[in-house]
Amino acid sequence: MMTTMTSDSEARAPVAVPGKALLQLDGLTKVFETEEVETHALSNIHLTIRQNEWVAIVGPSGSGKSTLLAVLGLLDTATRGSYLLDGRSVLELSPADRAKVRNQHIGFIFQSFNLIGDLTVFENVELPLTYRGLPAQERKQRVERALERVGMAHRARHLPGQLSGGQQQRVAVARAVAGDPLILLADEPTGNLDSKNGEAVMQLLADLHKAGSTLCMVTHDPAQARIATRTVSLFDGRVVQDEQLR
Ligand SMILES: Nc1ncnc2c1ncn2[C@@H]1O[C@H](COP(=O)(O)OP(=O)(O)OP(=O)(O)O)[C@@H](O)[C@H]1O
Repeated sequence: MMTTMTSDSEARAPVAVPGKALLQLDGLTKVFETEEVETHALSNIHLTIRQNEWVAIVGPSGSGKSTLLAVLGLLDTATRGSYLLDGRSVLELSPADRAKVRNQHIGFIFQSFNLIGDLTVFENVELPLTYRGLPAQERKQRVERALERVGMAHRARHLPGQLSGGQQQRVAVARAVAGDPLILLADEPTGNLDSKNGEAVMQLLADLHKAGSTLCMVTHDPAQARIATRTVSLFDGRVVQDEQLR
């Protein structure tokens, strides 16, 4: 991982530089080619997300929001352009290295929670840490801490099907934060929740942001977008507005 160190104090605490650029897209273009049509899902995107920002990606259906999140999360590659994640160029990584970087540095929160139904809450949160090869004792500590952060430690032995939707999303948030990722990416995190549970999950994200997390979320909800610190609007695969809210 590339870090720039210019003084002794930075050398002692390289991770704590405020406002450091964590994700940098330059001229990023994603074209989907099918037999008959070419779709420019993303066209020439320039976007920098800095440490402790909370970015809301908004835009009409088909404007490229999910594609952008998939590229940022290394779930998909780009057709052209560059992507630096914490200073490291990541688009040309092999699929295996991409998976490793994704596991280590990106936390995902999906609309449909995506928990594994026959694993307990504890095991769901532990799974990405197991893939990473962390020792059992460290995994246990991280899982317990993450479940405490989201208020779900008392449900560690439950199966996802025994929880409400709001509780399942809290577990999914715990899974996303347990590995201490550089950024949390959320695709419509409250899309499957009623308004009360949706508000609770947004409050949880706000707490994580306050504690120092960097977030990027796709949302259709203008009220949610206003809770973020910055709104990036897409239209036809292009950034048409980039507004700093606070
Ligand atoms: N796998 C794919 N193959 C071909 N075209 C695709 C593929 N995925 C997305 N697209 C196209 O890329 C464009 C952007 O899609 P994307 O899903 O990113 O939009 P979105 O803003 O997330 O939409 P929504 O709000 O409806 O989820 C759309 O025109 C879509 O049809």
